[in-house]
Amino acid sequence: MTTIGEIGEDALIALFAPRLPETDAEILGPGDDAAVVAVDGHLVVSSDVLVEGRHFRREWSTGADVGWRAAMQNLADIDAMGAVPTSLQITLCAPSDLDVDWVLDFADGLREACEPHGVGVVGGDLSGADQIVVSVTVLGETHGTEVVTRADAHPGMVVAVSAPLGAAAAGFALLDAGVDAVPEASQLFKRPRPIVGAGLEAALRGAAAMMDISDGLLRDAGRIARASEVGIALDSAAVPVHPAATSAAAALGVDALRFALTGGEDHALLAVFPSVSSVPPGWEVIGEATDAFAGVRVDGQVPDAVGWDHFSR
Ligand SMILES: Nc1ncnc2c1ncn2[C@@H]1O[C@H](COP(=O)(O)OP(=O)(O)OP(=O)(O)O)[C@@H](O)[C@H]1O
Ligand SMILES: Cc1ncc(C[n+]2csc(CCOP(=O)(O)O)c2C)c(N)n1
Ligand SMILES: [Mg+2]
Repeated sequence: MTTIGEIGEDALIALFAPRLPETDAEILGPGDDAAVVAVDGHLVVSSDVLVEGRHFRREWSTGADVGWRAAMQNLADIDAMGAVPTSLQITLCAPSDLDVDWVLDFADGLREACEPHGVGVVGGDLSGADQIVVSVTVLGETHGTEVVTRADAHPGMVVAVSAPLGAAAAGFALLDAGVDAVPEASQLFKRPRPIVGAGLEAALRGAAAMMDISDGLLRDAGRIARASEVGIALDSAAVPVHPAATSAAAALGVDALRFALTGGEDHALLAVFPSVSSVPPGWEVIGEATDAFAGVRVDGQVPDAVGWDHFSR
């Protein structure tokens, strides 16, 4: 093994940069003080960080898995605005004893996730650190539609999700318990597979409010409720539970619905539509926006757990 400390920063960039995905939007890519990216419509920008030990463990995830996830969760944030991602800036902080191959594998994961969507890495930064930290900034653009915020849901509208939930949380629970029972769930934790483009389709069909689910359906629904000043009433029986979450829950002897309600990290979309007829095919209606109360209720009750909070555990 060769460590990044042995080859140094410039040699690492020289190996890393050629493996990164490219985008047609790139006017000037890695190698200068800043990148230059062409933008149609409005520029839509978001950042997300992955911290070793908090978002991933090296014994569970390969460099490629971490690269995939870093890209996907950022693509999902732009999709959740009803916009189209074009490019990423990648900042990698790592200990000097990290294997160069981990970093090259990380680049390969970024490329695998980005290439199908025409998204490129246009630049970034490197630093030393005690553990691996990956910070991604994603740039996107609007394509002829207004962005869909969290703030425009109204009472009477319908609440829907773009895909079955709970697989990532179930995979995390399996890995954490050391139970190798449902490889599909563990894989979906390491490499979530949101459908990039579902958000633009929802926007084109008139979605009023939307976000990707990263911290758990209930916590994230609460964010739409707060931003839009509505209540959200969910029907637990209507929430689609991913089959891998159901299998993992059976293996672990826990409730699969809890993975779907509070798990997060699937990066499926939660959106509020004016009516059932505007909900895109493949989505599931799970409730409605109300004005009867603030916050989220499940089957009429205030839930006892809602999802992830970085600072309260
Ligand atoms: N350090 C910060 N400075 C300025 N704004 C911030 C900061 N951290 C978060 N925000 C803003 O707060 C909002 C919520 O941030 P958060 O990271 O929870 O985004 P998210 O999309 O809900 O979650 P995820 O990171 O899982 O995608 C975002 O609009 C974000 O830009
Ligand atoms: C090693 C390890 N421990 C715990 C978790 C669970 N976890 C971490 S962050 C998060 C919510 C989304 O965060 P963010 O909003 O920062 O994207 C969840 C559910 C994990 N993924 N890895
Ligand atoms: Mg988000």
